[in-house]
Amino acid sequence: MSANGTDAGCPGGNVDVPAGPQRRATWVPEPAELSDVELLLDGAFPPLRGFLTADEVESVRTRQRLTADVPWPEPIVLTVPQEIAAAAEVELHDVEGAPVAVVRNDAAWSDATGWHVAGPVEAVDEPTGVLRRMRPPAEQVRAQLPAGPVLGVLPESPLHHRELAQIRQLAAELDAHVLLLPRMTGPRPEVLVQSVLAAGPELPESTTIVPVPLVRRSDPKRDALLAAHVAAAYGATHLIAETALERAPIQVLEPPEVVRDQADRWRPAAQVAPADSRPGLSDERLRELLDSGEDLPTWFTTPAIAEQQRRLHPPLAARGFTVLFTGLSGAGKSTLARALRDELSRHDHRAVTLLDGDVVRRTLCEGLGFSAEDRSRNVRRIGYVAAEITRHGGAAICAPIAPYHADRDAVRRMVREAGGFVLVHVATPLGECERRDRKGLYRRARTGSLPEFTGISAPYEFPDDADLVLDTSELSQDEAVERVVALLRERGWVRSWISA
Ligand SMILES: Nc1ncnc2c1ncn2[C@@H]1O[C@H](COP(=O)(O)OS(=O)(=O)O)[C@@H](OP(=O)(O)O)[C@H]1O
Ligand SMILES: Nc1ncnc2c1ncn2[C@@H]1O[C@H](COP(=O)(O)OP(=O)(O)O)[C@@H](O)[C@H]1O
Repeated sequence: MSANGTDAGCPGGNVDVPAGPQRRATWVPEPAELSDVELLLDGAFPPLRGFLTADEVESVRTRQRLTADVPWPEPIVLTVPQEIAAAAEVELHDVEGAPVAVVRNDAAWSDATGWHVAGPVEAVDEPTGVLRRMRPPAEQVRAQLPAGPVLGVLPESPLHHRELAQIRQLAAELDAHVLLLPRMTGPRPEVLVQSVLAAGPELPESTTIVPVPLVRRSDPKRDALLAAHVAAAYGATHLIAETALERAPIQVLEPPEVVRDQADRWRPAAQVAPADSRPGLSDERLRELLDSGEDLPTWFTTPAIAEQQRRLHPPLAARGFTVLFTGLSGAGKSTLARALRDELSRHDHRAVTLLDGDVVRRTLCEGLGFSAEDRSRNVRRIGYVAAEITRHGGAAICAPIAPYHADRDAVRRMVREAGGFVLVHVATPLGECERRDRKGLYRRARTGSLPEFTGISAPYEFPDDADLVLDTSELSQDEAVERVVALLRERGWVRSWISA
């Protein structure tokens, strides 16, 4: 079963009622929660064996300790709907519907963020997941490490010459084995792991690499502390981290300062006279080089690592983008969307897809009406398709009314994971839209024969986060399209533009 739900009737919503042992619900957690499930199953969160109870969470939040007085930095919780929280056991499935684990739901609880199941987690099958074969349980990794100091590193982005020199220097100082635990976060975790593997020739011979699905926590200190606990679980005795940490379970070391010398080698800062050091690459310059597709300097990284870095961050010209026009009926969204499609089709190399309201409502969103829920579904489905088009390097131009901020925001989030996103508010005043009334809809809305009409009897939430605002009562069609194109050029999405 891939859908979320219970298979033993409706629980009635009261988790205080003891649930029968036969009661098992199924649930597909958020990807970040599934990552925590994997870490629990792998023994990477000791002493935790499952999701925390309300008391444990309170204790962690107030004292950074579990109730048994063991230090623990971050609540590990699973949020579910109330009816799922009422089940005695919850079978957790991945997004493809494959069962991953079962939570024995001993003590469900709720707070302002929703309902949570609490109890030990057990695997139901052979573990699956990205790069699973590279990820033995923590205990096994620990057992195979050599005796002596172990320097843990949990990179979230590719390691280049500078970071590699820092690792080598600290490992040499400590005479330590290196334990690299790349954090499998971001849209392409497998590529990050490959970038770390590509650094192999630059790493000390005594290095172990085990990817961990540890997603980033919002608080940087707690995130770093949790990383230290995970590193300790896999056998690290020391950890390199930018953040200074108190109460870490292992010794935390700041990355040592290394500089690039005149011969383009990265060396300890103390060994290079200031006049002999050369500047490195700022994060901003690195992004510019990646966006433009230019080569990364060989003093910055190796060709093999650069190749993986470029896969993580392809040039803008090779990535897709979405333009979402929003505005009242008659504002000019379809007219501008069509004109933009024609411009892009003539001048840009990407395949262009127009997701216009009318066509979408006859196909992808057939059967949906104009209630708030249906509009929300309509806009989010458009967003899903636009994100897929974007992911595959195309240009998607969408022109729904999209009256709700939350839905536009959801589209933005989906698309941003895949490429560029531009929100264009076609802000033609209601009076002008009504004067145009090409389809006679405003007249019908005013007389009441067309209910729930945007701007008249249904809301339009004006965006305060638009990248561009165009009033077509003041701008000609050509001027309006030119402004969109100018913005796409400014952002680097569209490069060559031969004027017509
Ligand atoms: N009640 C009501 N409210 C608004 N619009 C209505 C309604 N009923 C039909 N229409 C016609 O449907 C078009 C809007 O559909 P969208 O998919 O763009 O709307 S939404 O984003 O889901 O709100 C819209 O097209 P445009 O004029 O191109 O915007 C209308 O022609
Ligand atoms: N500067 C302009 N830009 C876009 N449309 C304009 C402009 N001036 C007048 N119009 C007219 O306004 C109407 C807008 O309709 P449409 O593009 O279907 O709007 P929407 O898709 O927002 O409902 C069209 O008839 C179009 O010719």
